[in-house]
Amino acid sequence: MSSDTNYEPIDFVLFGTNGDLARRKLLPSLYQLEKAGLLHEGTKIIGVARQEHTPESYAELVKENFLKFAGESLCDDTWEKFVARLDYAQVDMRSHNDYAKLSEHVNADRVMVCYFATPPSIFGDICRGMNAAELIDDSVRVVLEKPIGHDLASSKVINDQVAEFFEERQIYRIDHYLGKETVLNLIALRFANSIFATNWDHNCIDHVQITVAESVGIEGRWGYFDDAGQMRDMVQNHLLQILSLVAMEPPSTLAASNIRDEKVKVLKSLRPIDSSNINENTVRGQYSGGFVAGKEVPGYLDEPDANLKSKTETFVAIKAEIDNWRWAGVPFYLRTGKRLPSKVSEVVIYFKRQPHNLFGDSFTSLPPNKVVIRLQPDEGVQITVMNKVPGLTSSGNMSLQKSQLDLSFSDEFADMRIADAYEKLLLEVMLGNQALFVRRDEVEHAWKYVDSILNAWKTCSEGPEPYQAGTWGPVSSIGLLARNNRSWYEGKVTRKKR
Ligand SMILES: NC(=O)C1=CN([C@@H]2O[C@H](COP(=O)(O)OP(=O)(O)OC[C@H]3O[C@@H](n4cnc5c(N)ncnc54)[C@H](OP(=O)(O)O)[C@@H]3O)[C@@H](O)[C@H]2O)C=CC1
Ligand SMILES: O=C1O[C@H](COP(=O)(O)O)[C@@H](O)[C@H](O)[C@H]1O
Repeated sequence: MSSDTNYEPIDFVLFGTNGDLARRKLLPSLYQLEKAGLLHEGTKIIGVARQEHTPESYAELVKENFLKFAGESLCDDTWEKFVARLDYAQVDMRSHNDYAKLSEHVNADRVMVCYFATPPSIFGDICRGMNAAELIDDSVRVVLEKPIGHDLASSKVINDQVAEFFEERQIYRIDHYLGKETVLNLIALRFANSIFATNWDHNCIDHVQITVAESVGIEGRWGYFDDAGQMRDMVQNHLLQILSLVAMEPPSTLAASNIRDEKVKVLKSLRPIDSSNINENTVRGQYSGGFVAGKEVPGYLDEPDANLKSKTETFVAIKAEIDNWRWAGVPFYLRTGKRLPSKVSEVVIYFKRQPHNLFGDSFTSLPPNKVVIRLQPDEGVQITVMNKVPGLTSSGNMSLQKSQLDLSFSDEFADMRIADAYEKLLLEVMLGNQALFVRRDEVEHAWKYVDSILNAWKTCSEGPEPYQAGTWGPVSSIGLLARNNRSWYEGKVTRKKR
């Protein structure tokens, strides 16, 4: 057994097992953990939902969904082991008396991991139901999905409901970006390499760009998305988590409390954006019809079930400032949107220009070094450096050229499968390691920052600016950088064949 299965056997209870998230992501990820030999042999998986199922019909449903969503065929040996772990409990999650039925499927002597893959509005009911059935003790861990709440106040209500029954050390708040290999690699890059560790501050860095662009629209989730918008769906969680990892001070160890302490300090240092500075620091947009990857797509207001008057933003750009010693004067530009030209997530670090140009005519001023950390797809790291063009010209008249030092994960780790974020995070919950999960104070400071922007937007007479699907958002997002003589990185990774 590998050390990664060196944990107690677990009763993994999946509330909302018939929902979109469970079917598309969670059950296929558990299967992949099985395939990798990372599920403890004694671990059981108990799906919970309102539908009636026998263990056999539930297993059939899991299989059907796997084949539909996982993009690969089932391996017979793996499936045989996996199916033997599956069990099902029919529970109406709102009815507290119903939870006694769950007791029959779990073993009080084992660690229970309860994944709440349901809308947050029923987290409180699940806790109360479990309590009524005396299913709660010190060893239970609960996994909560994002977004926790709609704003700071509602997130407090949800967190309080859960905190009535569980200690913070038992609560695992998921932000699936924290399970992505390349997001984790930010920690390795920063703290395992002295060339970065010693240059990572306002003395050397001019600004940072974080882009999480999606080519998809709202994927039939109008009800959820129109209520949330891109700010709550993506900025409050994924983008602010990436920003925290890029900006945090070195934690003294990789222990959960040390990493989380450092991340929360960054979130607390974000300079508030409110009605006094909203226009110069934010841009919001909403897509109209257009073409993405050559295919015609409808505008946001033409999506099925759309409310034609919706002012919900599908694009956000923010100039964020971190008021601390390390980052004084270094803006972090954040940008995320639906129906942009391609799916790409990247962090780009722009270093300061050289103070003086020795190379005269080649460049009036030398271009800055850039580190592009490509989170997805084409995961890797690319560094732009200046090089001399070979040739017999006089040394006083050398020509320079920009070149790329290029580390592609797919080349470097060609034989390794990159695991889905949920696989990583599910394993971490089973191991009982909270480092890759979001602590309550992080959620609350992120909401505080985001609420202030959302409230300021409410006072603006204009709504989101339209942008055509398949473009990089409203023109004003270019202006957000251009007024400081900067522009968004729109480089393309062109890899040399090896
Ligand atoms: N889908 C996704 O890609 C993502 C989802 N999330 C979050 O994950 C969670 C689950 O999402 P998703 O799977 O899309 O949600 P769904 O709307 O598909 O709901 C999941 C399950 O919750 C149960 N449920 C819903 N409403 C009620 C209710 N009023 N009473 C009792 N049970 C109810 C249903 O169980 P039953 O089958 O018994 O009806 C349903 O199958 C949400 O918090 C969402 O925000 C986060 C990131 C991505
Ligand atoms: O949490 C969410 O993330 C997805 C994007 O995730 P990715 O792993 O595909 O980059 C987003 O589409 C969705 O709206 C949001 O809820």
